[in-house]
Amino acid sequence: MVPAAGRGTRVGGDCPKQYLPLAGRPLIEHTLKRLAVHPRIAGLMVVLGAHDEHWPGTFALNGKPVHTAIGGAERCDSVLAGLDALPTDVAGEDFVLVHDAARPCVRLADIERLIERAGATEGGLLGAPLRDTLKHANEAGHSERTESRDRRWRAFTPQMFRRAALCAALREASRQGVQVSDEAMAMELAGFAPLLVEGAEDNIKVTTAADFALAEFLLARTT
Ligand SMILES: Nc1ccn([C@@H]2O[C@H](COP(=O)(O)OP(=O)(O)OP(=O)(O)O)[C@@H](O)[C@H]2O)c(=O)n1
Ligand SMILES: C[C@](O)(CO)[C@H](O)COP(=O)(O)O
Repeated sequence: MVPAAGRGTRVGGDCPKQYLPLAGRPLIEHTLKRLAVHPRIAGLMVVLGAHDEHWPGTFALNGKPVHTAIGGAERCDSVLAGLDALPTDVAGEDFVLVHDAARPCVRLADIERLIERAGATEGGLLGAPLRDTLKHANEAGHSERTESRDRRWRAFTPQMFRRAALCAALREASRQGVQVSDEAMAMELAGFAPLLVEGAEDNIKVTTAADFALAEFLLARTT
């Protein structure tokens, strides 16, 4: 499942960032092609903005179906909408991988490792341990203390959980008024302990205009 209903406000630009050009093709196309190539991904669900004018319509990728749904105001709303719209042949016990459209450089080997390792538990996510010193900034932008980086990870995507459990966790977080920033946060709130699977740090989320040049560099060097 690919949440792609954002507006890309931190990039700016005249269209949502997932449709801005990256190495000559829309950013989202690179992400979808990476996912569709993986042999253990059966199909795609792309969650679009309600007024998306850029989505090209119905097509398959690498012989796999590409379903669509309409997202919501926040990323978590879009993920829940996508889960609800999945075909009925996706059982509640089936694993769903949620991957940001804005992460085109994800490595196939990392996806495989996530499926292998998190699939042997109740799910998990790609990430990487913090390797820089972590500072807490005051309102004036000065460092006022150094935070421990012990056992702190950066969360990436894909994040992989069973359809029914993730649906229930996202619904409960919403009921509690908690806007979760990723799927793992909803699962933690529900009492799960998602497995952290270390992945390459070049699985960047294209967030600002400057990220496009780095993503283009990485795309040419990773698979
Ligand atoms: N309501 C939303 C918000 C975000 N996303 C998706 O979630 C992913 C990660 O979100 P982010 O990088 O923050 O994208 P945007 O929300 O578009 O960026 P911004 O916050 O700068 O507007 C993106 O693929 C984005 O399209 C979504 O499906 N639905
Ligand atoms: C899901 C995510 O990519 C994990 O790091 C991140 O939380 C998305 O945050 P965003 O602000 O919606 O881009």
